[in-house]
Amino acid sequence: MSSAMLSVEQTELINAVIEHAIAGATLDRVYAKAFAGKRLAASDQAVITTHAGGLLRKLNFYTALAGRQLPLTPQDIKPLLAVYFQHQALHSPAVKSLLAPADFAKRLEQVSTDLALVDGCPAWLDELGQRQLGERWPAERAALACEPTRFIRANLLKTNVEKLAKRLAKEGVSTKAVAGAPTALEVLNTASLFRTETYNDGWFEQQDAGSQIVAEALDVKPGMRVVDACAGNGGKTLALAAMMQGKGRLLAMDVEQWKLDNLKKRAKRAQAHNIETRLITSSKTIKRIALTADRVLLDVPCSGLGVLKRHPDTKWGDTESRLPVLAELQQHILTSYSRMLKVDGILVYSTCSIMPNENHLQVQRFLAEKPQFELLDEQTIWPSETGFDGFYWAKIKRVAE
Ligand SMILES: C[S@@+](CC[C@H](N)C(=O)[O-])C[C@H]1O[C@@H](n2cnc3c(N)ncnc32)[C@H](O)[C@@H]1O
Repeated sequence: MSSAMLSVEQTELINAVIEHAIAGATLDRVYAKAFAGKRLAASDQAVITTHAGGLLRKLNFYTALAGRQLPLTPQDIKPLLAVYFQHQALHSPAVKSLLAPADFAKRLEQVSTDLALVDGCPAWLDELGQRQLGERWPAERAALACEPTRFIRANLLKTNVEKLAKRLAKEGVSTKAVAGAPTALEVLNTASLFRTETYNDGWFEQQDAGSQIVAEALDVKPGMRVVDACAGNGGKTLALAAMMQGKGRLLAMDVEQWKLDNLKKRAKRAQAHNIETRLITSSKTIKRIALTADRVLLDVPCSGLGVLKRHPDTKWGDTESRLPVLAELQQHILTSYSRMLKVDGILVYSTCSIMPNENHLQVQRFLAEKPQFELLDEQTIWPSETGFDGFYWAKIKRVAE
């Protein structure tokens, strides 16, 4: 580990991020607030997100190292930063060491005997992971504690991966192709993506490579009638629109109008003109289009336990108690929204979770009750094997009415 010096301003911003995050604010909002009106260089932003994220991903580990306990109070942040800086060999005029080197080494040795703690895993999640994934869990637990890689998706409506990489290089963004995800580029440096002209021109979207693979699994073609029934802000909708080359009908639905409004803005920038949005207000919204779709994507609400690298704040406020409610909603969506599919049509059920009870077991339950559907293929995208976020998709065909 190389030692690095952080400025007072960088350190204070990390402090502010941690303070808001432990008060329960979502990390996206915390960063937006911390960076608002500052015009920070991209490299400064990267320093802050790397270290605030690094600390939050292993909050329980650094809390134990600092001799404190969760939940933290604002008074705990200084000692927490002190042990984080010591552990990561960082220096700042604004951070004083908490422990003498020999005491630090002793505390580190004690704390490191608990491997779940070293991976920043809260007890409820560790028990759940052990139960659901058995021997596989420790590798996934460790992978979910790593810093996330930045991926973008080339907007095939405007460019291709090669042209995109060349144009971004001219704007100081270095990238490389991603094996197994043909529309993806991995971003290799900390350059700001969203200040580039390439971004303003709608040539790419930030999207994890795993998410791109899920969209591809739907196997859409130009001219089809496609429904993305849990479209949210449209990450996968936009990928589908590009694969459809803007031809055919792509209906993006959700229960939240504000998300569909965001989606519309993104679609305009991407020049994805074949997207129509529709708010789901009752079961009638679905029934009206029964048996009409060639393809249906059900990217259902889930625990998000596959994307903890990117959203490390969620695991500290979360518990297992919301999972049964989510499981029922997932099964409900699968059962009632699959009605939109034509005979011979294909649906993809997907989550950003790696837990079988939200994935394979949900699909098995659905198939046991609905003989008119057949499983064609399924995949769990494991963070430990790919370096991507964790996802699951199942490709299901309707074989009878
Ligand atoms: C995993 S997110 C979708 C992410 C999105 N597909 C993307 O790739 O960016 C799940 C979405 O389901 C929506 N949702 C929740 N309950 C729903 C329901 N009953 N019917 C349809 N969508 C629902 C949520 O508002 C949320 O936007």
